[in-house]
Amino acid sequence: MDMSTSSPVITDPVSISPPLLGSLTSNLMPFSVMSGGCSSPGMNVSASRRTIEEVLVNGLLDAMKSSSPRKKHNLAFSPGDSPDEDPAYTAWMSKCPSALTFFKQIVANAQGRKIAVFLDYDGTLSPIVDDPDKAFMSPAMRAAVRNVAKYFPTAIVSGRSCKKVSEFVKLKELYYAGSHGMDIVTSAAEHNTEKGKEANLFQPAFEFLPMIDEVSKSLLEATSGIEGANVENNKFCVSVHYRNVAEKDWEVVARLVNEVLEAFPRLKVTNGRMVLEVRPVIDWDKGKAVEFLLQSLGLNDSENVIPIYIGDDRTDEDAFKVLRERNCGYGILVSQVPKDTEALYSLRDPSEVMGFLNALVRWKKHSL
Ligand SMILES: O=P(O)(O)OC[C@H]1O[C@H](O[C@H]2O[C@H](CO)[C@@H](O)[C@H](O)[C@H]2O)[C@H](O)[C@@H](O)[C@@H]1O
Repeated sequence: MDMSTSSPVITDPVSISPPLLGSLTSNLMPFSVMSGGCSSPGMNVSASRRTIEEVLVNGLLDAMKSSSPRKKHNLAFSPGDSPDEDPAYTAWMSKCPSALTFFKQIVANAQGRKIAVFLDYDGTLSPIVDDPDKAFMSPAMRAAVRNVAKYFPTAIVSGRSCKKVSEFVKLKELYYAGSHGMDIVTSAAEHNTEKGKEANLFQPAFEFLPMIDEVSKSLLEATSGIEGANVENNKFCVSVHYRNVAEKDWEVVARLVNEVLEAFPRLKVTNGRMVLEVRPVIDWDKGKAVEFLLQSLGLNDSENVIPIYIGDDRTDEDAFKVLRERNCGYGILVSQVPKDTEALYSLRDPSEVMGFLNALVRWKKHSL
């Protein structure tokens, strides 16, 4: 079944406001300034362009620094330390309490209703590691996700390409929303897929495929001289990783990404965990992907369906926001540090995520 053209595609070339930095620095300046169209009278045009570039690069650099954890791997605490000893974390937990501690309340509210489960991949199902190609999921986590999918419609919502994330997860019975939700596929039997074949459910950025390939190559070439930089083509978006780049060189990364993106005004940059994400300027994100899946799976009845979304990244906030605004379900943020979030609950790390998923399965089995 191919539903890829059955829903509205919200491409919005008109809203290509700040083409480069998108949500990152959209407060800095309007597009007309970036395109060089409004230099002040008497001001040297090339000097003003240089200033603009500096502002953009600095904006990018600030975002890179602010999105980076105090310590590598987002482990804010040394082994032996406990987040509980941090008063800021304890205070934050009173606003965003543990989904394990509040498990009974969560499932009590789900009694008699249908649960749908949405799971981010990196940092949620797999630990954050230096090499993105080695972010493997443990067999125990795979078993937990497999069991969850036996009882609840389950989707993986990831910044990775569907191909890559499904190679890590290795479970056919799930829905996959890869490329930050811009590539929604499934091999689940109910979609009448030929054995081993995927059904493509929705690709709102389909027209950007050639552009993404091109920008990926340009970014690879531009950053090839920076030790530790890594460019990952995620099909409808590209990740420029700087986790393994010395901090003194982050500015060079920001400058090069900025330069490359000048030739691609229909792409923007957002930032994740030690990664710059280059993506189409379309009104589509993980939140929209969750809405699409709820609707197309017949789960749009917010009275009777409880979506649970678990994720650790900024891009997951779009999904938390959707749930909060619909006033249904639960966003659960995976974090060991206090963060501004739209999520209602938190879990510390992938091992707690696994504990939560297993608890959900146990609860469902007992309530049958
Ligand atoms: O939406 P997600 O599934 O969380 O994907 C977001 C990005 O995750 C990956 O990068 C992150 O994890 C890597 C492996 O642990 C880590 O090395 C990197 O620093 C993190 O940013 C993935 O490689 C990216 O392509 C995804 O966009």
